[in-house]
Amino acid sequence: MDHYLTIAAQVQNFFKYDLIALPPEMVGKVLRIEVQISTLEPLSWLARQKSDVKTYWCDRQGNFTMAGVGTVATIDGDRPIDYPDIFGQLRQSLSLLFPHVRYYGGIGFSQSKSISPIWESFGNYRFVVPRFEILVRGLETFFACNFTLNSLPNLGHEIWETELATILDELARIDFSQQELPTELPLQIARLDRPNRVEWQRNIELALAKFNALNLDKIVLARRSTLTFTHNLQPQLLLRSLKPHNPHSYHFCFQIDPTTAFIGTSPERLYSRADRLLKTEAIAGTRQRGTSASIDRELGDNLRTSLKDIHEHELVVTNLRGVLTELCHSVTIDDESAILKLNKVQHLYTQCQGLLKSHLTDADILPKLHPTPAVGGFPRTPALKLIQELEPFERGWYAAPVGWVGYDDVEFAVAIRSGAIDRDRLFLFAGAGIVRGSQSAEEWAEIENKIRHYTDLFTDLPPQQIIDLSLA
Ligand SMILES: C=C(O[C@H]1C=CC=C(C(=O)O)[C@@H]1O)C(=O)O
Ligand SMILES: [Mg+2]
Repeated sequence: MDHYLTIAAQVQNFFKYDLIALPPEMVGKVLRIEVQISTLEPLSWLARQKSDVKTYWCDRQGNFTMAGVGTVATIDGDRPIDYPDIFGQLRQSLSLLFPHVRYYGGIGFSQSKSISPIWESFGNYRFVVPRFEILVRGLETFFACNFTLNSLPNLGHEIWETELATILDELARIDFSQQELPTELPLQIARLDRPNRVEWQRNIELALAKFNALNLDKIVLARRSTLTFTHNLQPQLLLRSLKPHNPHSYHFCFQIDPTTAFIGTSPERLYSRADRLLKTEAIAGTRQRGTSASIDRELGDNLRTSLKDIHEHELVVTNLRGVLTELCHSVTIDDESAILKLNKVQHLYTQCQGLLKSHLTDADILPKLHPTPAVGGFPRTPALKLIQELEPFERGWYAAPVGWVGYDDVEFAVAIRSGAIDRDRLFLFAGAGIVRGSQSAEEWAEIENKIRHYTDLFTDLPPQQIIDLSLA
């Protein structure tokens, strides 16, 4: 039987037999039908769909993947971020009866209103429950259909019959074909860095000169590289090309209209919470990967013993220890940092966890953790103020919390190693922790390495033929 028939039959059965048993408090909640199906590659499936809004999330272990089409519930806004309000709104449509329903999305890096057109369309926060989802849990693949009802069947038959017809109609438009998709990406024709190398050096000197007066220990400064291509980029296909090269990374893609998306391959968890168990971590301090096993080990040893990187990392750990002690009991933090090996870079890595105090919620956790000194600085307030002064672009969702919110569990990544797609342009972001002793040339090389897994994909034209607009 093909996918459409299998799923349509289950949806009809649900409406016929199960709906009637739902308690009245389920009105307005997101309801869900899940059907196990044969294996599908979620990113390719998502790329084939006609929908304007597409959502993709894959956890770091690759144990859970969600590819979503359309929306049945959206929480978004331009107003300054009010965490209790946002989490309150999210919780309203989630229920214990359908624990697999999740909102996917993110909250902008800073509280200020967006002024650049691309970030304006994302808003200050935006979470959606997709209409249809492909889910991969371990080795099993599922198709899910989400919907809401304004009344239950015993209260008004016509309404749910109309809803059933709408779902079946939308389902018929889902493309389950295995038709091949292009593997070639558009050609890159230009690149513009803001700040450019000269401006970067000046920014770092300016920042370091203010450390004493502002009592700063660390500031994370970033760069936006605008890459221009011959054709529009297809977000899911770009992510599909990146994914096999990026172990131990979250993969995400939030496409909000046919030509605008935010994608990323972040190694960093902001936090996850399952019931009371809260997990977070410090990732800061960087070396490139070596070209051979012995060079790689040497670089790792160098990172492990570098006083500059240890300091850069410890500022994050100390901050997390303080926050966790405030929010949790039974706090445990790795005694020693480990080395996290990614594709092009390696980092110092410390895992932290605790049991959330019973009166606290995500609205208390998120603003305490975000932005950690791995993407903001330390102390937070003067670091953020100086970032705003020095960075010649808007961070938008770069380095922001992105992830999902379920009924009683949550996971947010830090949206680094990320980029915004606007038609034929890709805005890539990368930052580096600046502490006393930072050398601007080394930090420039570090941010270049942090986006290398993207830039290496676009190697069709020799670098000298890609127009560098940065010095113009
Ligand atoms: C801010 C970024 O990386 C952070 C995470 C890991 C290592 C970092 C560093 O060594 O500077 C940064 O703190 C980024 O990739 O844009
Ligand atoms: Mg660094």
